[in-house]
Amino acid sequence: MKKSIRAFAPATVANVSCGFDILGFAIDELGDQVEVTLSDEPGLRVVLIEGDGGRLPYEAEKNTCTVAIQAMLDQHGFDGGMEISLYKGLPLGSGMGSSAASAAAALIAANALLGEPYDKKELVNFAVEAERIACGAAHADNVAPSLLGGFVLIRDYHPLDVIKLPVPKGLFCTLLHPHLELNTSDSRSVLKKQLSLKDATIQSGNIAGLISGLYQSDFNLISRSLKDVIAEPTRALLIPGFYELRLAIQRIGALGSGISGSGPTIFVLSPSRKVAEEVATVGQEVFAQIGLEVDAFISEVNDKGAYVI
Ligand SMILES: Nc1ncnc2c1ncn2[C@@H]1O[C@H](COP(=O)(O)OP(=O)(O)O)[C@@H](O)[C@H]1O
Ligand SMILES: N[C@@H](CCOP(=O)(O)O)C(=O)O
Repeated sequence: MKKSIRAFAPATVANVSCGFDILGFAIDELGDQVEVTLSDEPGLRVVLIEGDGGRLPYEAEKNTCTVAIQAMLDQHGFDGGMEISLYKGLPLGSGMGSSAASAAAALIAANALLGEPYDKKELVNFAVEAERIACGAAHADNVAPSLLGGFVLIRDYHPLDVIKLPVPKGLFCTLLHPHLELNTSDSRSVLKKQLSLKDATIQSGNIAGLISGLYQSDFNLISRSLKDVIAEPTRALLIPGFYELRLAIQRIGALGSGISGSGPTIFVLSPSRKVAEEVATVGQEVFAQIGLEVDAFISEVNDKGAYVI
C-alpha cells in the first residue's frame, strides 16, 4: 500500500491590529486538512479538493499546497512523486488565513513523509512561497502561526526571523465572519504606499506595547495597544459594521477589536470566555441591524499549530 500522511493546520489572525505583516496568532479547531501520498509517478499532483465549492485550482503551480511542497522539494532534492488531497475547512478570502492553512498542512504532511528533514521554523520559508502565488506578497504572518501555533512575530524577512511569543492565560478571541469575500490581493491594493513619521511612531509604540503586554500577561496594556494606523483606516471602509461593532464591544469589557488579516473577518480579544461569548451575541446583533449574515466563533489562542493527524 502507498504511504499516506494527513495533517491539520489552523486558521490564523494576521496583523493583530498593530503588527502589519509581522504578527499573527493561531485559532483552535478551524482549519484545513491535507493528505499527501507517495507516488511512483514523479512530480506533484492535486488529486482531490473538497469543501471549496469547486473554486480552487488543481494546477500544481497555482494551489498553495503544491507550491509550498515544491519549494521544499526544490531544496531537499526529493525527485519522487506525491499526490495531494485537500479538505478545506476555511472559507476563501475570509481573512482567516485560508491559503496559508492549506500550505501549512501540506508541508507538515509532506515533511513527515520524508522523515522530517525540516523543523517548523524552516518550513515557514517554503510556506511563504505559497502566499506569494495566493496574493502576490510572500507575507509570513499567517503561515508562521499556522505552522508554529501561538503568537508569532516575524522580526525580519531577509532572512526570515520568526519568534514565538508567550500566550497569556485567559485570553480569548471571538471571530466574526460577515458573509462577504475580500481577496487579500485586493485588500493589499488599497493600502497607502507611504507612511508618515508620526504614524510610524504610533505604530511602533503599539506593537512594542502589545508584545510587552503578551510577555507580562497585562490585559490592560494589550487593550491600549490594539491600534492600527497603517492598514485599518483604508481597509475598514470595505467592512460594513466595523466601527459599530467596535463601539458595542467596548461597552461589554472586551479588550479591543481589529481586522483579522485583510478582512472581512473581525477579531475581538477578551479577558475571559464569558466576555468572548457576549461579544459573539453582540456581534450578531450589530451585523443583523445592517442586514449581513455573520458566523461567530470563539477560541483560545492555539499554542500547538499544525500537526500530523
Ligand atoms: N489551497 C488553497 N486554499 C485557499 N486559497 C488558495 C489555495 N490555493 C490557491 N488559492 C488562492 O488564494 C486566494 C485566496 O487567498 P486569500 O484571498 O488570501 O484568502 P485568505 O485571506 O482566506 O487567505 C484565492 O485566489 C485562491 O484561488
Ligand atoms: N498581513 C497580511 C495578512 C493577510 O491575511 P489573510 O488572512 O487576509 O490572507 C495583510 O494584511 O495583507
